[in-house]
Amino acid sequence: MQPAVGITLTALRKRYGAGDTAVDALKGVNLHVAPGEVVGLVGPSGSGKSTLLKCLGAVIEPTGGRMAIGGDVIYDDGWKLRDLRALRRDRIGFVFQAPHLIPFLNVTDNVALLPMLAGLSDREARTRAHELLAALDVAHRADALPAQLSGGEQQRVSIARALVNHPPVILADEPTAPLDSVRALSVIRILNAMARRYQTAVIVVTHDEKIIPTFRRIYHIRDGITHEEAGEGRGLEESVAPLTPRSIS
Ligand SMILES: Nc1ncnc2c1ncn2[C@@H]1O[C@H](COP(=O)(O)OP(=O)(O)OP(=O)(O)O)[C@@H](O)[C@H]1O
Repeated sequence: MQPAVGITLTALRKRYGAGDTAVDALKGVNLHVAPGEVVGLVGPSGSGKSTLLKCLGAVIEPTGGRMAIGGDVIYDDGWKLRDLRALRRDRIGFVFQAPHLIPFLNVTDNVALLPMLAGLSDREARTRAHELLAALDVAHRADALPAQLSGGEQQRVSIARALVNHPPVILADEPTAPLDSVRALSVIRILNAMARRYQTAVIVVTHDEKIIPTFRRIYHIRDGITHEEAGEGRGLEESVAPLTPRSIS
């Protein structure tokens, strides 16, 4: 059977260590995020959020179960792909709490670097970067160095970088924690608008009370088990207003 597009986790397990000291951090997680959807993943400290993100990002290997992204099974009781670096580079976008931009590259090159590494020509990579910077309303800062940008601008550049290889999946780990309410909500609106535009499935791990009411669906994780809940989906009404439609390849 062809796996659904987006992100699908089925009975995903992760055990750290072995024997008496083993920790079952994920005990059979089931989760689905559709293309174009942004879901929240919330849970107390030690509940398994980072472990889940690390498994999905192919940073650590699960112990069992199944993971599919973008219509391909990537893990089924073992990795199904040999090149996990290419998987991370081309199929998964990461957004972190800190933007982690490269300080000596200007904004355009920070975004264009990944498609260049994936084999696009410099020109194609920069064109792609400029399209995204324009969509995220930071094109006027294209030649600036990261240190010359505000925190909100840096975070928008990091979202452009996460989207630039058109991954089917974005994993965002506390992307709004250092931002005030207005900027935090703006980041979430942008993630929703971009998810819809590029049909990306987005998981946002967060403790941030400012943004939790914005999710339409939330996965609560506790002791390595997820429970799905309807969210309020508030505050996203004007999510596409600042963006002009634009087609990309
Ligand atoms: N490398 C490791 N070796 C052994 N146990 C680990 C390891 N990493 C995490 N754990 C354990 O797995 C469980 C889940 O940890 P995880 O870091 O995924 O939780 P979390 O929800 O991200 O927590 P926080 O919000 O505090 O970052 C915890 O009991 C933790 O102690």
